[in-house]
Order: sequence, then structure tokens, then C-alpha cells
Amino acid sequence: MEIKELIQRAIDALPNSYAPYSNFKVAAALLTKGQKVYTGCNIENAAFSPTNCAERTAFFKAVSEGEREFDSIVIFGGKEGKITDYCPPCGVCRQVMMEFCNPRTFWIILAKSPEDYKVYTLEKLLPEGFGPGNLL
Ligand SMILES: O=c1ccn([C@H]2C[C@H](O)[C@@H](CO)O2)c(=O)[nH]1
Ligand SMILES: [Zn+2]
Repeated sequence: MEIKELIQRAIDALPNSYAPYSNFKVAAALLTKGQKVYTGCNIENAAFSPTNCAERTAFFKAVSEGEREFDSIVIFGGKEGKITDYCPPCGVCRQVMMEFCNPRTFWIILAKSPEDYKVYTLEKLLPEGFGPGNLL
């Protein structure tokens, strides 16, 4: 699948964002190595701390469906759903990615539009990360 197409899947998921407290709407589109796409949005909560980010929603949907091998994730969002900048993943989401992805080959794509995006490896955004291999 082309990056443009994966970005469009994230853009299409943005209206599902439930963000009545921050008004910061985020969507993600996670591509498996088998080329399946799982989308996610942020889901906020009146108690604040139960809030789930878009990236983790996408990962938890995929993992709960049995997926374990991931290629890349697109992240797309902004205040009131307007895109003024790239939206980087929070530290908690980077750690969740570290659980399931090879930091050298998993791509994190920060998108402003299907034509305007930046690509990072997980290793670049989470250097010296702690993962399942450290417990061996
Ligand atoms: O990469 C990010 C950054 C923030 N958020 C959400 C969490 C919260 O609902 C809102 C403001 O932090 O944006 C995400 O879903 N993903
Ligand atoms: Zn997060």
C-alpha cells in the first residue's frame, strides 16, 4: 500500500475522534505486514487519565484481532481537527510500539496531508528503548 493511501485512511478516521475536553483530534492508521489497515482515534474521558491516544487505539484493535507484525503507522491530527503541524506520538504510545515492532524497521509517518509528511523509524523517536528483548 502506498503512503498516500494510508494517510487517507487516517484522515477519514479523524471525525471519529472523541475529544470533548482537549478538542485536540487525532487519528492513526496502522498497517500490518500483511497489508491490513487498522485505524484508531483518541478517546477522552471525563476522568482524564483513562484517555486513550489514537495510536494505541489502533494497536489495541489490531493486537486484539490477533495481529502481531506491523509495518508502519500514520498519525494525523490537530486542535479542533485543523492541521497546523505534525502530530508526534506521546511517550506512552512509543513504548507500546516498542512492544510489538522492530525499532529499526517500523516506520512512523507524521502527516499533514497525503502529500506532506515526515517518516521516522521507531528507533529514531525512542532511542535506547526498553523492549521485550531486554527481559531475556
Ligand atoms: O500523538 C498523539 C498526541 C495526542 N493525542 C491525544 C491525547 C489527548 O486526547 C489529546 C491531547 O493530548 O490528543 C493522541 O491521540 N495522539
Ligand atoms: Zn500517545
